Amino acid sequence: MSNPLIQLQNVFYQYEQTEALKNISLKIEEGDFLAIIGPNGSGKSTLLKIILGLLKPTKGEVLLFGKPVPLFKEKELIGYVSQKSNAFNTGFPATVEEVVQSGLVKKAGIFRSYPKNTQSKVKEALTSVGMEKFSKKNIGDLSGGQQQRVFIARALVSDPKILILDEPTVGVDSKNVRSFYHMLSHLNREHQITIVLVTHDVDAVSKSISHVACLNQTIHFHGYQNEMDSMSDEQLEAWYGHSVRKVNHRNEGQI
Ligand SMILES: Nc1ncnc2c1ncn2[C@@H]1O[C@H](COP(=O)(O)OP(=O)(O)OP(=O)(O)O)[C@@H](O)[C@H]1O
Repeated sequence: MSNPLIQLQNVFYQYEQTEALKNISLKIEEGDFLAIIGPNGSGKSTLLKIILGLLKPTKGEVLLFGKPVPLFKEKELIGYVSQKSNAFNTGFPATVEEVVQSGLVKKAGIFRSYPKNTQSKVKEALTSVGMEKFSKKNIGDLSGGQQQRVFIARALVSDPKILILDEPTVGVDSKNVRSFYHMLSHLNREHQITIVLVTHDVDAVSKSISHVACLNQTIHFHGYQNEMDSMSDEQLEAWYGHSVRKVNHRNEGQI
């Protein structure tokens, strides 16, 4: 088997007062679609920041494409959409295509010499998230869910191999959450993009993902999505911090 795209080896992270992550070992292989789930304050965003190299582990090591993070320079291979991306108000002076094009700034450099195929790359990225019809619209005039799709297109325009998303459905109304995850599933299966996301939508996401990781400071379960049902009540309680009732909802699913 080839190297995992992301590998954490015995990672710890301590904020001044809080031990946020304890002894995390995790491998994410090419083609995985992993959801990281856990209660509030369980370390999910911290774990993403560690993977992205935005925080340095207090102990342990992270490898990206087989290289330790400090030696990994091909940043465009990883697209990141943070929790607060979808915060543009009506009147923000940028069109959807301008926002997506800004995802190429790293490649264009300070003189902004964009590649010749920029327009087709922007169109392709918008098409892959189902937003091509909105390219001339003002970003501030879109709904939260549509803005979030545009931010995913911005992350995709530089052809990343991995897409990392922190609670991407914040601002997406509940009717559109499933179609949002369906779009991510399409990116994973048809465009071979490895996806790692943090979410609270346990039920809505379950049809799209391949793997799940249950986090609460440490990883209590990591495996195929359909194996999660085999977690015992004790394991669930250890993970969630109090007893959890297993419910199989079809149309809701916030944990
Ligand atoms: N900048 C910071 N300084 C100090 N402590 C922090 C900081 N950021 C997070 N923490 C603490 O670290 C722990 C993990 O936080 P983190 O934001 O990673 O959790 P989370 O699972 O993403 O939470 P949520 O689901 O509420 O977004 C929490 O106890 C939090 O209070």
